[in-house]
Amino acid sequence: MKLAIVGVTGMVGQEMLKVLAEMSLPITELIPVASKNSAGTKILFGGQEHTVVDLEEALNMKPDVALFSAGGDISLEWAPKFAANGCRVIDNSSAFRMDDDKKLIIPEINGDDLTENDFIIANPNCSTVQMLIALAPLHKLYTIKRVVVSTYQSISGTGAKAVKQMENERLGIKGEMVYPYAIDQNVLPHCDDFLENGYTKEEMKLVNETHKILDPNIGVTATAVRVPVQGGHSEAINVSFERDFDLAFIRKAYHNNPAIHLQDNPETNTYPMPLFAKGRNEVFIGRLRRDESQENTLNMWVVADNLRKGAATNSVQIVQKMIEKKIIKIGTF
Ligand SMILES: NC(=O)C1=CN([C@@H]2O[C@H](COP(=O)(O)OP(=O)(O)OC[C@H]3O[C@@H](n4cnc5c(N)ncnc54)[C@H](OP(=O)(O)O)[C@@H]3O)[C@@H](O)[C@H]2O)C=CC1
Ligand SMILES: N[C@@H](CC(=O)OP(=O)(O)O)C(=O)O
Repeated sequence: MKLAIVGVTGMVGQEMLKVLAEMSLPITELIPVASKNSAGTKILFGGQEHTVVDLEEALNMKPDVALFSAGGDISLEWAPKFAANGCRVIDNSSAFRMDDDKKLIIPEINGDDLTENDFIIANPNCSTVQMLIALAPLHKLYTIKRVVVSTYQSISGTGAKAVKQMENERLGIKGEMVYPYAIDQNVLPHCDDFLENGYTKEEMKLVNETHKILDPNIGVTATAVRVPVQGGHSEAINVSFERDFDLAFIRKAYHNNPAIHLQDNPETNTYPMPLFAKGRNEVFIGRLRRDESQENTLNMWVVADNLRKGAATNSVQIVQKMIEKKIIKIGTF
């Protein structure tokens, strides 16, 4: 399998290299792709140096699979060209997520929907992925009516420039600002652009992507907040069900779910934190407790490495699922 990573020098692209190495996908040729500025530089993968190429050159190399994480505009222009070449594109940007003819996939939830006809597959927003990994098993058990979510999103979600901004602030250096305010020693109730309805795009992704992936009948309302944490998104989720639930049963279901790492013991101060989630593929869940103000309602705290399950890991798992379903046929390349 000839695999291209578009945006290989970025935060997500670099994590993709690590995840691909760990999951040992059957890659016969790696095509690292970035902007013309990076073309010709080398990256290390599988103990070998690989030369970074630009998009035009990558397209001519006819990859079988391409993982895109270079922003929505690049995806809109180039993903269809790669797909027209017979390449399976897994796109990390928001460009195609809400297109009716494109699937939005979290393999553990709706990976079985993938078919031979899917050439551009959208990877959901990072905050949506970790929330739905936590909620999907509960929806099956008790039918979710409404979700109130507040996110605490790390700066790596904004990309390399945001990490630089915080570093500069900590060192007292004046540099490029990607946020409208300082992020160090601060909290911004602002992730992505504001919309006419007063919500941000990030907040509406949590609403709309939940409807597309899980169920359009679930009421979702969100507040997305940027915090001065380098990596790892956290979420406080309040979820109401049609039926009453059994907390012990939920704990057991989470404990037995390989996509989830349950960390829930107040007696030992055991709860999920970005510190524990770093470099891990699972979604960490804890602080499970009944909402005493409302019937059939549960509170929880959910943390994940946003560059992993929210982006790189989920993309690679989509490729794995397509191999498993023989949509990508190994050995025929
Ligand atoms: N699923 C999700 O929720 C997430 C999705 N993303 C998506 O991934 C994208 C990248 O995020 P991130 O890695 O954090 O961003 P970075 O800013 O760290 O990296 C951007 C990458 O895009 C490459 N790039 C920029 N312009 C071009 C071009 N013209 N041709 C080819 N490559 C180009 C850059 O290459 P160079 O180094 O040469 O400039 C770099 O490799 C985001 O814009 C978003 O769309 C990101 C995080 C989470
Ligand atoms: N918006 C996410 C990262 C991202 O790039 O999301 P999207 O792919 O939905 O634009 C964050 O800020 O943490």
